[in-house]
Amino acid sequence: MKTAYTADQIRQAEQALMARLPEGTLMQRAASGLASVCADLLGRVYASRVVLLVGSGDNGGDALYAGQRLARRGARVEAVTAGSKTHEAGLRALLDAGGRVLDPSAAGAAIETADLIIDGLVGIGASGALREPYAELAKAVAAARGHVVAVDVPSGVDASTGRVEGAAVRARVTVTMGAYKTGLLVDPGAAYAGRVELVDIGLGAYLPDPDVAALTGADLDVLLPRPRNESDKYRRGVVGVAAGSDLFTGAAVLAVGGALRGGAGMVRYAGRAAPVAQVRSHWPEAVVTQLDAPSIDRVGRVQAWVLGPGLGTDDWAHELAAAVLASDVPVLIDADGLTLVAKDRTLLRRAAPVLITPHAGELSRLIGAGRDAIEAARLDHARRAAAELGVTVLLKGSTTVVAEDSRPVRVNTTGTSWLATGGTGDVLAGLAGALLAQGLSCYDAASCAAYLHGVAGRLAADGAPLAAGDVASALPAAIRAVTSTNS
Ligand SMILES: NC(=O)C1=CN([C@@H]2O[C@H](COP(=O)(O)OP(=O)(O)OC[C@H]3O[C@@H](n4cnc5c(N)ncnc54)[C@H](OP(=O)(O)O)[C@@H]3O)[C@@H](O)[C@H]2O)[C@@H](O)CC1
Ligand SMILES: Nc1ncnc2c1ncn2[C@@H]1O[C@H](COP(=O)(O)OP(=O)(O)O)[C@@H](O)[C@H]1O
Ligand SMILES: [K+]
Repeated sequence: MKTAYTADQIRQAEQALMARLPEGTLMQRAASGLASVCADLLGRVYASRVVLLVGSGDNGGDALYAGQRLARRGARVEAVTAGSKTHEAGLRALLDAGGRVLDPSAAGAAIETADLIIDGLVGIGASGALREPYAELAKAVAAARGHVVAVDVPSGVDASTGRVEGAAVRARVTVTMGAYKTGLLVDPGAAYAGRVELVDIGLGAYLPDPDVAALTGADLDVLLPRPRNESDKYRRGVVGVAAGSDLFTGAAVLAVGGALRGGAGMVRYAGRAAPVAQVRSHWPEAVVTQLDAPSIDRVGRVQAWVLGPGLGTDDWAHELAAAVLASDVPVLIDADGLTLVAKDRTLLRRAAPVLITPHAGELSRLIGAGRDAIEAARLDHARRAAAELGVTVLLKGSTTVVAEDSRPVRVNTTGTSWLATGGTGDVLAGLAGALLAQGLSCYDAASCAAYLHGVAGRLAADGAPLAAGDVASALPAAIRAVTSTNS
């Protein structure tokens, strides 16, 4: 599990650790790790041209001491000082090693042509949008031809939330100190961070419970259910899919596809005539019930339901949603199911668990917040929705996040923007439903599904456009990639 922390959490841990160490130790550890990542990127340090962007705080101090180390190895290091003050000892160290301070008027040209730019403008001490001249420097970095390395967090990205309010440095690599910051894992911040390298400065023992967590392949290997000798199709879990309509038949096909590839023992599909015909012809493996009334009485027992993709929002769909939600098993609600719930909250009054899988637009209808506001602050809104609605929330988008009351938000780091194409959400719903049917909690099913969906998206795309069906087809390879045994 990769864990991440807010700026306040990091600061408190740092203070506890600093109290036990000689002054300056942590900054030297940070600068040493930073310089070594920079040297690797440069390949040949001697005679390389390095520009340091130095703010008024300790983030600038890290950059100056790393600059000192590179200057000692023969790099030509120039510092652009942006603040009203500069870390004094760090600046002296740089100058003693042969570095120099650049006149601000020369900063733009130097940034553009340097082999490496180190962004030490602001770190966890920043508040609000970058002020001038910081913002201007961050914009100038966009024209840089060399490597851009951010110290701790890219300046302009809020370390605690990933929010970006104005100009921000777009880094190729972010070298972060002691522990991941939440803003490095959640968009829009994550998109500015590039590859994140963690430098161990000894903070581990002082860190509290994390603010957010991201599953790794090893976690999936532990969490994903596997069939055992005594397994049969019923014991492995049966998932019901209530999706599709005369207008949207494809959503039913894709959701069933995701469910079939998600490891359930059996998939039961229930719907109207047109999607039934499509599901039958695409998936002979599914057990299909054509509904002549909006009821699940004839469908047979399931361990979890997927409700909503392409279902429509008419009275018939509402009645079917009510019937599914009246069952005593976990229900995943997606797409049109969410529109129905937004109109009629009483549908959510049930004892068994509910997992909702909205994108920002769907969540905005559920909690009355603007779509843009949700995208800018995904964590806050997912947390709020989980608390207000009393459900587990998987908020889809460029960074998918999973929130449940009183638990660290799980953020997914495997996604790819190739997934931004119609129907991939239906596959995700089917997959997560299959994991619920196999006994995973909403929290684990949602976060494992997001992980596998992202990996499958990458495998299916492989640098070229994908169709949603390809994601379902790539799910077995994604599962194989994270599970070490096939038993
Ligand atoms: N603590 C430790 O043990 C270790 C810490 N380490 C490092 O220290 C970093 C934290 O250092 P920090 O606390 O000095 O804050 P930091 O991020 O450099 O900048 C804060 C200053 O910036 C300014 N400023 C604020 N907002 C602004 C804005 N919007 N636009 C423009 N300016 C703005 C404001 O100054 P002002 O100009 O307002 O006087 C404020 O004082 C951390 O990220 C890591 O890199 C590592 O060495 C490991 C050990
Ligand atoms: N920019 C992006 N980067 C990564 N994943 C994305 C991006 N945009 C969308 N996705 C993913 O693609 C899927 C789209 O789902 P959804 O919006 O429900 O579409 P549909 O309803 O057409 O299936 C979600 O899993 C979402 O997280
Ligand atoms: K920075």
